[in-house]
Amino acid sequence: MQSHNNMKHSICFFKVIKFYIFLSFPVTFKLAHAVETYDFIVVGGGTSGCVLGHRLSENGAYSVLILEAGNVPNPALSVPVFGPRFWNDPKVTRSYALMQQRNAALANNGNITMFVGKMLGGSSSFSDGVFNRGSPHDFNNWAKITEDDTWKYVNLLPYFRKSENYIGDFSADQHGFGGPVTVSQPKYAPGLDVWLSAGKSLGYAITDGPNAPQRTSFHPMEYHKKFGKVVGSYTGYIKPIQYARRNLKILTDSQATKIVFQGSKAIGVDFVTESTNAGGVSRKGHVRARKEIIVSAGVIGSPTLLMKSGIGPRDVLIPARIPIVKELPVGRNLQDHVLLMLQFVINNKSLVYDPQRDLNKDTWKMFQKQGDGPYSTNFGASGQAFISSTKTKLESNIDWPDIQIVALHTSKLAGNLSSFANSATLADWEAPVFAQIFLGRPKTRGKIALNPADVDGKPLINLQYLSHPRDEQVLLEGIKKTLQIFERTEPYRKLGARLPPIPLPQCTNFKFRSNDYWKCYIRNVATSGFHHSGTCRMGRSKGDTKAVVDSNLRVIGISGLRVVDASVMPEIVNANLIANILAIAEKASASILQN
Ligand SMILES: Cc1cc2nc3c(=O)[nH]c(=O)nc-3n(C[C@H](O)[C@H](O)[C@H](O)COP(=O)(O)OP(=O)(O)OC[C@H]3O[C@@H](n4cnc5c(N)ncnc54)[C@H](O)[C@@H]3O)c2cc1C
Repeated sequence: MQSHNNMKHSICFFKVIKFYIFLSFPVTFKLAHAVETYDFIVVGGGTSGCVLGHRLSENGAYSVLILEAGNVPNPALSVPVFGPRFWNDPKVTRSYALMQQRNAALANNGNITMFVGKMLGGSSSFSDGVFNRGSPHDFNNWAKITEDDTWKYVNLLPYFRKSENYIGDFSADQHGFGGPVTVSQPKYAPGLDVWLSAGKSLGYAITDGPNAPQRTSFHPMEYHKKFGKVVGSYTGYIKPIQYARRNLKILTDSQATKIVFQGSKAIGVDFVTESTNAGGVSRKGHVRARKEIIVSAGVIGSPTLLMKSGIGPRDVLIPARIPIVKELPVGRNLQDHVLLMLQFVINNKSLVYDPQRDLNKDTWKMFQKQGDGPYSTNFGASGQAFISSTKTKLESNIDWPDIQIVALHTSKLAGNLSSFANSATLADWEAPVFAQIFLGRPKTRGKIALNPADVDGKPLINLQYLSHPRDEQVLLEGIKKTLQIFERTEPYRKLGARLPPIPLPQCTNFKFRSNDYWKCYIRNVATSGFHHSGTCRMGRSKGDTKAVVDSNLRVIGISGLRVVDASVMPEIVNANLIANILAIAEKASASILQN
């Protein structure tokens, strides 16, 4: 009866949302009728593209066009519990089947599907909302790689601050106020006290949040949320100004197909506009840039567009019969955090978010009125920890964590995470809790290439997770640490926390809980952390064979063309990506305007 009521409640909610969209979003963004020229063209109105669109049009001196393949995000996406329902929805996401894995996801025959947002705000419009800056050492390392000190954490801090409207409780000196993206701490965090006490009992520092700045510690989560709702870069940067700025134009449902060059200068973009915006007919268009084209199409979209336009590795462009404009290692250096989950059981249901029990009319009202309660949660995430493996500690004496553990006090996982749930039958008083273990600084690198048999189709994505032996070892340490937290600390012991004694069916040949068992578990269960990055790597402008863009994010050897998004990260940061991408885009915008 309860679940029937919940279902009725959800159906009713979606009807309201559909009606709301119908009322609020008629086609608002018009097509270019002829060839139009703008000072700046931003390709991709995603997480970074919205920052650029906002900042480059801010002083009113320049005309700016955002070309976005998707449309306006559905407002239901901002309600955290509804986010995962959209992961497989082709209207708001693009999905890509990765090439079959040899060392991960073997329980799923090595198949992993990745998703990216296809809408204004990009993946930030449907993210889990987690807001974590990388470690200061991540950025200091970028400064070393690029030989450009402007990437040092201390020099990036103003851009982190600029993007932020911090309303959390932690120390003010690291945070920004009045910026476009509200960052807050959740009030609803089931089990947070237990998590923090467990960390404390193991001798870890309990710090002022993950952004304070990052160090080995346990702490509460911070989110890009306002009043419980996710604030993506569209909501934060564009929505408040989209009708007011006459010098900013946004074309939705418009997919860039090619960058056009005059010699080695980028001068324009070809695009197609899909039928939803053009009365049922696909239309081709072309726009020109007076100053610059900035590609912010994300970790797949940016390298794909560059390669289709003739910028890429010879061994990709020649088989695809694309004339070479500039040979660069586009698509290489693909990285992602590997995600592993462990499921435990505790004896206290009240410390766990249970969608069946907790999502109802009253809690919906609470969410609407207070921005709080179960509707504001992502999988019951309570707290997290950044941990350093012994490998990293042996390498240097700086505190540069390489493992992130997030405690999910939830009885049910949603989206593609649901496959992690164990089939253990639970007694009435028992509830499952989960630990997410992210490999924060993986060594494995993959690549993206055009499919020579179908250049306009989906690219080939070859990311052989855990190919580098060190990655498995660090994950194994992550597992041991997680077992210690849940099974050997007093706060979790008091809750009777335990790993159900049910081995993974694929690993029954190994002694349960032995190292060999866990290695088998990793190979079968490890999957994508959805933090892909690195495919248009930033580096030195001269003599750097791995670099696609220089430290100002200009495509090397081409004028009038930059890449600004997750793809420029030379090495992935030990954190979820959005906070860091916003800072990259803020820095790039300032640098473009300065020039
Ligand atoms: C399910 C999920 C949950 C996540 N949760 C979190 C989280 O909680 N916290 C966090 O920090 N990170 C999270 N991430 C990661 C984070 O959202 C992404 O790394 C980040 O948003 C990427 O930003 P971007 O600017 O590089 O690209 P995107 O935000 O992906 O933007 C690229 C945009 O370009 C458009 N585009 C692509 N090709 C073209 C083209 N040819 N022409 C025109 N437009 C084009 C796309 O439609 C898209 O809007 C999550 C990712 C996923 C998939």
